[in-house]
Amino acid sequence: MVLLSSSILAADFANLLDDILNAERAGVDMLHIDIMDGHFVPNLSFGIPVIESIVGKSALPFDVHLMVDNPDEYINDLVRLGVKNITVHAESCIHLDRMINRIKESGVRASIALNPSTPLTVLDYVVELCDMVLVMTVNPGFGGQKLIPYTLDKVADLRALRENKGLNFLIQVDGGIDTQNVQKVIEAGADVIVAGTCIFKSDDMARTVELLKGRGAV
Ligand SMILES: O=C(CO)[C@H](O)[C@H](O)COP(=O)(O)O
Ligand SMILES: [Fe+2]
Repeated sequence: MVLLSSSILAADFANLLDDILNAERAGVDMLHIDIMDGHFVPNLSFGIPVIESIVGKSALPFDVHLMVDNPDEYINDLVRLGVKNITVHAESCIHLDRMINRIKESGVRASIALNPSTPLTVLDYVVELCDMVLVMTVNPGFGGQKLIPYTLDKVADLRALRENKGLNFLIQVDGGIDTQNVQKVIEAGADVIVAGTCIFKSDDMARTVELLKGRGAV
């Protein structure tokens, strides 16, 4: 079964809780929470206080995607807030092994994200530790971008790598996914689809979620 994680980056921040509850009612499986620091990526989103304000108000698991230079500064707060998953970028972690172990020892699922140009070889020695690997299908930093086609080859290669190694981490795919291309993304090997703009800017969120979960419209 493919899971759908809705990126609140595209929500209406003036009505954030309403948008989240609408997504929950529409049937999304997770809330994807993009933290950006204006350094690792050229954009700022929101930080811990905003997450704190929605904790306990939605039953959805919180799936945090850290696009920051110093992810270690966020881990304690995210653990305290009870998030389900923390994703760190391989490109931002000098001590990636230590970071993944630290998250897992805190009782939170740990994932590694890769920018479009980052090869899968960075995972060679640590993929066994991962609960999930996030393949970015856009350059991180902004919602509403177009999916970069070659990144789907990476998703397929990651799927093959998982099979060859006999592992069971999830494959999450993030960026530019909509009802037109979701089928291709799933065929490439995604287990968890992230969608922001397509869900929160939709005129009919329930229908869009239904289409995404039913693998899209032709
Ligand atoms: O990590 C991200 C951007 O860096 C977002 O999760 C991603 O872009 C999802 O938004 P959209 O569906 O609008 O592309
Ligand atoms: Fe994201």
